Amino acid sequence: MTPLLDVRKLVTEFPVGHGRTLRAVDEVSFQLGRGEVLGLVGESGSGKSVTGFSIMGLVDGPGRVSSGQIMFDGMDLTQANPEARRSLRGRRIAMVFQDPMMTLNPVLRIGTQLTETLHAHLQIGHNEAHARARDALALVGIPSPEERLDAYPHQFSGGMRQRVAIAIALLHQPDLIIADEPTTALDVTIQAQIIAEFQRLTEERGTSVIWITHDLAIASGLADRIAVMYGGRIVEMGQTDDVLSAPRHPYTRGLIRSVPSQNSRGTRLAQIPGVTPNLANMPKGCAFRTRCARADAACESRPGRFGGPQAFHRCFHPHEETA
Ligand SMILES: Nc1ncnc2c1ncn2[C@@H]1O[C@H](COP(=O)(O)OP(=O)(O)OP(=O)(O)O)[C@@H](O)[C@H]1O
Repeated sequence: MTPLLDVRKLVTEFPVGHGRTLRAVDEVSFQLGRGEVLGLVGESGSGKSVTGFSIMGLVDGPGRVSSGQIMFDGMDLTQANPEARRSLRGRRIAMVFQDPMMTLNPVLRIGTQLTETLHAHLQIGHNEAHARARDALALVGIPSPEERLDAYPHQFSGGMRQRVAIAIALLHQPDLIIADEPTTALDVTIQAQIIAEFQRLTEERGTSVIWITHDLAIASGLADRIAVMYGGRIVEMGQTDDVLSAPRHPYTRGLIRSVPSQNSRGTRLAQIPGVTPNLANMPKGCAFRTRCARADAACESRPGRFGGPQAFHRCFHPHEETA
């Protein structure tokens, strides 16, 4: 079966002056099946959000997708006109941001925002839109949804605002939701509740999800597969259990070792030495080689993809043993 999403050698660049560009996304390829949840993980600045924005068609100019294909249900989004892309956004592909105020308008009542989103793609009457908006709030666990339709975003807590943003993303039952660190700003108990609700709702509807996070623990709890980004590239991808139990790329291994676990209590957590490279000035070859204990002269060439489209790593000296 063809995947819902097939990203092929996607490159997204931003000009940085003097005719030079920064490659935030550097030949990223991956596939996502229907109903599949992909965890896109990596440190800050590794290109996760820009990958999401590229798929949404929301890269800020003068940044642009400069090459590659984004096949969504058989259609190449990089070739689609702005009108076609707008019509897909919200209806078939939705995004939830870290800050719910990226979705919500501070001066409009919540009910108005929900019904406007409904009217954008559906020809329905006022009463039906109102009923659907109320049901959407109830679905994401907002108490007294009928009354809350009249409230403004500032009258909600951060967690409740994020629930509303999720309700808006779910309104048109999209095929794909890109969730960009939607719970990072919330405290952990609220975080866990919202993740569980989001999981339940997307599972019920068979929605495909790309969950972007720097937190490997969150990704491992909800993703079927994990893609690890470093320096704008996916350096490893595979089934969540496989990646966690037997990471092949030294960077993935470093990430796993830096996550606190029950076994690591009382011991000092491992850190990945060095700093993330500047994307505007990347080392030649493997981007991780300047921080990698296994690097040698071979790593001055760019590693290809070892493995198939579903599970692969990009390393000349991968780990063979379990973590
Ligand atoms: N609008 C922009 N203009 C210029 N550079 C940008 C823009 N947006 C992102 N970048 C650059 O692209 C790179 C990747 O950023 P991105 O936000 O995708 O990283 P990330 O992995 O999502 O990290 P974070 O979790 O911090 O958002 C960064 O170096 C960033 O500075």
